[in-house]
Amino acid sequence: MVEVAMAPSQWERVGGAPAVRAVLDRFYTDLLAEPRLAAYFADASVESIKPHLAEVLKVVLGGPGAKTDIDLATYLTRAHAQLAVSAEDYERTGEILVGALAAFDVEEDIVATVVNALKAVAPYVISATA
Ligand code: HEM
Repeated sequence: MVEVAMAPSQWERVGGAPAVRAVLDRFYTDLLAEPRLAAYFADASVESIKPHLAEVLKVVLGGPGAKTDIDLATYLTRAHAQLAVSAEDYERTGEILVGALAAFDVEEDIVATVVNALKAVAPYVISATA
């Protein structure tokens, strides 16, 4: 049996599921503290969204057993199509997520991965035309 030393994934370096959970708790607390952003979540259950967002982050950060076959374009477009999220509110949400990562001293290269992912999925989440 040949043992290959694998570099830990960014997901593992963050601290895995419990650490991502802590970041997302912080993220939603900060997000819901801003009335304009909180308004989008009036009819939604944040507690039920969290595990789904954690799964997306697991794909992005290369966590074990991540659902890499997920079609993020279709999934995220469907999840947000009715919300009319503006580009401005999307940008602010991204800032809050990056702020939550910074609060937990997440390393720069991992923050960069998340920032790149935020840029990549923006067209699927933003649907306001104004
Ligand atoms: C930054 C990138 C974003 C990602 C990766 C993301 C991801 C997700 C995911 C995975 C879900 C759950 C879908 C499901 O139920 O399976 C969700 C739902 C939701 N997201 Fe996002 N989201 C993003 C940005 C935003 C923004 C900017 C807003 C509004 C400010 C927003 C508002 C919502 C709301 C209200 C729901 C619940 C929809 C419903 O249950 O009807 N999201 N999001």
